[in-house]
Amino acid sequence: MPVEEALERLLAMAEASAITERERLPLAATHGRVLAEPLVSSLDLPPWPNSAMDGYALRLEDWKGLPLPVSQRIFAGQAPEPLQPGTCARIFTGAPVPAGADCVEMQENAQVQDDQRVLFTEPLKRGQNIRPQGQETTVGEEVLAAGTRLGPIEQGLAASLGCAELEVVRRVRVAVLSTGDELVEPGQSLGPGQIYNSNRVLLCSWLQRLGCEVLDGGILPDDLEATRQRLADLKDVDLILSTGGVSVGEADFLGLALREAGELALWKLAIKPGKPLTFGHFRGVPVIGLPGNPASTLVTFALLARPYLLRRQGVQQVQPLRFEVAAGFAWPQPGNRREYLRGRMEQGRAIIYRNQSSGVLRSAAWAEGLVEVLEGRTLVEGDQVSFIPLSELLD
Ligand SMILES: Nc1nc2c(c(=O)[nH]1)N[C@H]1C(S)=C(S)[C@@H](COP(=O)(O)OP(=O)(O)OC[C@H]3O[C@@H](n4cnc5c(N)ncnc54)[C@H](O)[C@@H]3O)O[C@H]1N2
Ligand code: MOO
Ligand SMILES: [Mg+2]
Repeated sequence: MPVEEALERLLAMAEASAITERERLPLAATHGRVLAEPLVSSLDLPPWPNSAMDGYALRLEDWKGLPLPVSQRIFAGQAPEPLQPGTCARIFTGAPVPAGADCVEMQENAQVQDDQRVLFTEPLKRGQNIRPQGQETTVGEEVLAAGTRLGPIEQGLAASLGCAELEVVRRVRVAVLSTGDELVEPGQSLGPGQIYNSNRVLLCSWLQRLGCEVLDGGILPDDLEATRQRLADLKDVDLILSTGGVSVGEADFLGLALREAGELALWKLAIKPGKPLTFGHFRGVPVIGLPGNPASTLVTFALLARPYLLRRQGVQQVQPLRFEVAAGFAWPQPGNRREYLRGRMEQGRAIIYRNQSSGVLRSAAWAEGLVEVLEGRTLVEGDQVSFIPLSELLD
């Protein structure tokens, strides 16, 4: 199955089981969460016209080439009197423009005379250096849509509108399982045939960045009965996310357990790395089985599981940004799967890590992004390829 089709199906299933529960959180605790309702402005921003410069506020028609006396001084945080006709007001950046004034001149273009009156040396324009009331937002305007993911910028924007709390979608609860008899946790000593479990921390830490609640299910042995049992035990979660055990080997039981349960929805995609990616349900609980090779885990999580998880939380914009760039490498052999090479930009061209084996996680640590090479495609240096920055995918 082509990658787009698999993604489309995954997103449709995510939408059908979108999280509907919501909670109200203090603004500072909303980072990484998803807005459950539109953010509507309850005020004009700015709430009143204010000065964009340190200088003088005046009424254009009062300026006839003669110096004007200063009738008041207005700092940010003060409430000014209306401007007396025939005068100007000393004003500072961010201070309210007094009623009656229709322009602000910056102090660099003003000469203070010996008698403290002020002469303006440059032509003036109505409205200059005044930030009008409501220029950013007016009362009742939708500023952020429901389904927006909140980060520092959105939190800052909500704060500028005076919101102390926001209504967000409940976190998605994800259980992480690492399958494999060969796996040992870091810190323990390695026996013969054993390797350290790298997928577990990679996924747990990534899920946390995505605003998910993570239940670390530890290591699952390669055993059909143990697999059935563990899947059955994980009832109170929105998703079971596992790695390994989805290919065709005699110790691959995850796909088998889903097939047996009659709920296998997706298996075998035209993606490299990551072909045996598996999606299904176990007694109604969605299960994504990522292939065990670390680079396969990474690529399939980034391109399929991540958008699925975001869509479950109601996020519409789940596709990462991608850029068309020139390839700094040649690709002479067309593949029958869409490839995601670990690459980085050098002198304006995408170059790729020397070893693209799906077992080599170091390729991704070296990389800045995934370079997409379409199925059936060959490349000579300079041809256009898509580059998806990893920074886009990690959050
Ligand atoms: N006869 C075939 N064999 C394989 C095929 C195939 O089409 N026909 N597909 C290959 C592809 S492609 C992939 S990808 C792998 C996927 O295998 P599984 O998802 O079943 O994963 P495992 O066999 O359990 O493990 C694969 C590999 O990854 C290592 N691994 C697993 N979990 C972890 C972990 N948590 N941390 C670090 N490394 C892990 C494991 O030791 C294996 O080396 O199947 C191919 N085979
Ligand atoms: O698709 Mo597998 O992930 O090539 O190694
Ligand atoms: Mg296997």
